[in-house]
Amino acid sequence: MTTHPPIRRLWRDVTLFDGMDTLPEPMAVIVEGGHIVRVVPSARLADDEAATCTLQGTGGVLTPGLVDCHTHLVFGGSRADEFESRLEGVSYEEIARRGGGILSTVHATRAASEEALFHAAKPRLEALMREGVTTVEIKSGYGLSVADELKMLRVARRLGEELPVRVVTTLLGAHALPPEYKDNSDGYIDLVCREMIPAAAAEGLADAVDVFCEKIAFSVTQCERVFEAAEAHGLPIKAHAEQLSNLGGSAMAARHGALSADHIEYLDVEGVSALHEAGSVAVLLPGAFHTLRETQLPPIAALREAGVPMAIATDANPGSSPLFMPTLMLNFACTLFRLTPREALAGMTAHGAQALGLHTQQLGRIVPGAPADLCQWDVESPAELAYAVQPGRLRQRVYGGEPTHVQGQH
Ligand SMILES: O=C(O)CC[C@@H]1NC(=O)NC1=O
Ligand SMILES: [Fe+3]
Repeated sequence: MTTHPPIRRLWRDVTLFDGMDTLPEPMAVIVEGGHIVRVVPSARLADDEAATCTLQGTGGVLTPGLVDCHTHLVFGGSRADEFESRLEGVSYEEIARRGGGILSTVHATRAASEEALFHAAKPRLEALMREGVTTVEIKSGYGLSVADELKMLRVARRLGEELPVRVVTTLLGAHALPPEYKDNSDGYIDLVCREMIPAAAAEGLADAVDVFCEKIAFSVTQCERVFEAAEAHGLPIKAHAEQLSNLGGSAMAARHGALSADHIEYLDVEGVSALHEAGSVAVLLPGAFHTLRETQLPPIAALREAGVPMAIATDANPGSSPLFMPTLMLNFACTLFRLTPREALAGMTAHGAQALGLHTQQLGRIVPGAPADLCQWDVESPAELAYAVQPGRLRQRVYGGEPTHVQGQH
């Protein structure tokens, strides 16, 4: 059987954002197989080298494929009714205390089959892909039983198997207290530690473990128990922390070497230092800040000053961030949190990858050796991606070196 050499695909005369910065002159990028093999100013690309390539695109802006490092996009049901209650002044915390909120979605998710959850999540993921996402993290957290949490993680795995996108899964069993464990939160944490984590690890369904460290969820001590169980099974950790108050969850997570602390609106200077010392990523979720009409801003200046990498993600979920549009998050990162467009784009490429522990393979970068996940945009400068929220500007999406067309993308 004859084997053909892998196609060498060339993009040239593009404005290149490499995951950290915009390069000053028109650039050429060559992809071979599933990896980037050459990044060079177009003016220095020899004709004979160009002749070995298939010209795949010219002009516009080339960025790494977007990395959405924090989503809950597998779920059953809808929370539109709560949306109305919140608009009438009922707080997110009060709705949770009434047994609504996350538990409302838990009820619908438990009732849904794996097949139904897959078909409900697929269009949400395709919406992210149509706007440039090539890597997405998907959490469980709406099952809150061993069987239902594993059901959610299997759906997430299947999405990555059936669609041209990299899916990273996270077990978030410690998301909320299920009704059968009402008044017995320590008993539920026992279930998470002794049954959920071992089962997910044994089936290879979870790439990391997450918690919700908050007054309406679990304490620092309880979350630390979950982290210890995750570590015992070789799973990296991350935390929803300092979202609605400061319990010190981020600092505890950092002490355990967390990949990231997420939300962190109420993070204090000790927490910033702890993240810096641990090399943890600050994952900022402006969609939840906006939807919950939060007023406490994350300590952006302190994080910037300390050199803590800041990632940006959709937090796509039915309650606090039903916003399935990554470029809207770039805009919110700038308008609400005052990141620069460069910081915002790095937050959804290189730093998003770092929040998933995937920076070691150069994911989220356009450098030789990096995975060939690219987006070619019909814009003049990378800053336009944060400045204007305008679906349909993605000219090409490349995943693993192959141009892809997402359902409904013209
Ligand atoms: O409201 C939901 O369904 C999820 C909310 C989401 N989960 C969490 O721990 N914090 C959040 O904002
Ligand atoms: Fe979240």
